[in-house]
Amino acid sequence: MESTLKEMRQGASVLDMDPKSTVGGGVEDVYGEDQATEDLLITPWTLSVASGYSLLRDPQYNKGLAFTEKERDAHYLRGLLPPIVVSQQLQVKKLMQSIRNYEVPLLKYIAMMELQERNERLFYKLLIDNVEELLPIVYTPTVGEACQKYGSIFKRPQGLYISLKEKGKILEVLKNWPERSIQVIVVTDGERILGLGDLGCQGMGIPVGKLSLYTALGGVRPSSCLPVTIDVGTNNEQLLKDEFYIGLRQKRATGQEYSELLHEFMTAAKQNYGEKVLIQFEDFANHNAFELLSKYGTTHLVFNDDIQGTAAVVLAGVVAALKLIGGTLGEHTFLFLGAGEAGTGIAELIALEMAKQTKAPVEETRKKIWLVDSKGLIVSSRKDSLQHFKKPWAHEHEPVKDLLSAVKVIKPTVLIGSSGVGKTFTKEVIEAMTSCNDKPLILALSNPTSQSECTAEEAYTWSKGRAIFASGSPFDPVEYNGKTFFSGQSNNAYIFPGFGLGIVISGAIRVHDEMLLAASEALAGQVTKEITKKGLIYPPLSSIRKISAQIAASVAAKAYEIGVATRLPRPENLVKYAESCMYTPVYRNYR
Ligand SMILES: NC(=O)C1=CN([C@@H]2O[C@H](COP(=O)(O)OP(=O)(O)OC[C@H]3O[C@@H](n4cnc5c(N)ncnc54)[C@H](OP(=O)(O)O)[C@@H]3O)[C@@H](O)[C@H]2O)C=CC1
Ligand SMILES: CC(=O)C(=O)O
Ligand SMILES: [Mg+2]
Repeated sequence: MESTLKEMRQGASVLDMDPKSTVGGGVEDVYGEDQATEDLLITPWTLSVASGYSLLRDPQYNKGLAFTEKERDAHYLRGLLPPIVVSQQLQVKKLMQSIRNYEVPLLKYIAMMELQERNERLFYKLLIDNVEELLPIVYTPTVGEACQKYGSIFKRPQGLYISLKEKGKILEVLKNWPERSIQVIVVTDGERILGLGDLGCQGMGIPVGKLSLYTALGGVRPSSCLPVTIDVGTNNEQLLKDEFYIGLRQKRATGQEYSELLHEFMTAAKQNYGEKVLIQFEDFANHNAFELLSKYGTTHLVFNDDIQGTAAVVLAGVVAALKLIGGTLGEHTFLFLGAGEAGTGIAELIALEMAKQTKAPVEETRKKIWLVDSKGLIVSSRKDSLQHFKKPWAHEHEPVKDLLSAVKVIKPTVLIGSSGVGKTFTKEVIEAMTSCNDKPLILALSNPTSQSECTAEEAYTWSKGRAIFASGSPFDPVEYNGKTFFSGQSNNAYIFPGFGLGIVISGAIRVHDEMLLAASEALAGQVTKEITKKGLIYPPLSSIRKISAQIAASVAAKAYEIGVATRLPRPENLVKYAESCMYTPVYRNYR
């Protein structure tokens, strides 16, 4: 007690940290032993935080008007707040009202970012309680516009910027970050931000947004998450000329200079946070993404969301869609527009799952999958000029120059857009899909909405209501012929939060394809008959935390099974364990 008072006189408050309490404390107890132990001052349940004015300015601990009378007395807050005390629920109601008053999505985004910087728990409470409404704001499509305008809307840095200027000093830079027990890093170099191209340093909006989802959707606590942007310059002329651009004003470094900086980062991250830190690569251009994944896949715990996360979510959607379109996975024929990270990543996981189901070699199952890139159908006669990740898809066929011709000759049952180019599923393409299928499965994955291969309305109208449709960015329900069509969101946001949680709770040290298949299967398993009856192939995002716990449990179970899990003993009920580990944004009590 004496030392409590001493700390308080020194300007510290004491936060209730009863490890038996499930309200908001659970995740700290499970995840943050190191941090928590270092911060413990008196008893195992207390943690020192700022008090008075500083407490109100500390987003991790600030509760605004929700500080109780007792807390206001104990923590030198009297007079610093208006007299009223309100509940967190009322704060949520008020903020949702004010966010809804903004018509422009970017203003809603800015309001959410300001909230995150002011009162972190309230930000997550808002996001979790209103996930379907707010996901399009903090994530695609609005995050894309936010990145494009990041230089102008930028107020406070929300992650770590590592530029060529920091070469040789990256370990020191990591130590400047206020949190020490980091469990998930999302890193980008900004070269392929959604389908918007090279946004350089302004790509920071993506790691920040993805990590907000790690917490809101997957329950990984915010202080364990680190957004990183590696700035090696940009080839975006417009940004280079923009006086408000926040990144290095130079062309992108490539070759040795690029790989040395990346290598220094990868080494420093492992040295500083240990081998169990999950490093998620996000929105790198494909000429670096595949190489980074294979280079660090055997030495670090790495995951490429665009290649692997997307693959798992699309496979799950396709498997769920079989209830609507019929047949087994192996009986279907797939055609992709776009043969980059997303396209070839998805294609490979589908081929692996087909091979698993049919016991055929993967070289055989790949033959059911065709890809079109900017030069036409990928066929063996083009093999020499093909990038390595396209080569497995170069089947024997005469050249086909465009998507429409490819649909006509291949007659796919499933059409997947992963080109980053909007409006490429034309009326003719959708009609061709409809003429060879009773229920064509059409996935327009490209983000943000402006880059979607087609809209939901186009898919339903042009297919005369027969398409089963999902897209990377959300679309409103569509009225067609007196019927309402609901389309789902085929986005890796369904996978990476639960996948990451599964890694963290099992202490997995490597990512294996089997873990991706387990995640995908767990997601598909959440798609009930009630859901598919509505024409949907994904479960509602409103139940995403429950879904994430299921995915986490399956990923963890697989990690234990294949021997890459290090957290022992293995919890018996992994779903319950995953749920108990999830961060909840309910305010904690200060005494
Ligand atoms: N829904 C989701 O969860 C996800 C969506 N995405 C989205 O997918 C899109 C692509 O991402 P990613 O795969 O990483 O990008 P890549 O740059 O790796 O791949 C793009 C591919 O599209 C091809 N392409 C480009 N323009 C055309 C065109 N006009 N006609 C035919 N093919 C074309 C490219 O051809 P070439 O090789 O010849 O240049 C390349 O093969 C982005 O919009 C991204 O936002 C990505 C990840 C997840
Ligand atoms: C969703 C995502 O990761 C992308 O569009 O890049
Ligand atoms: Mg991405």
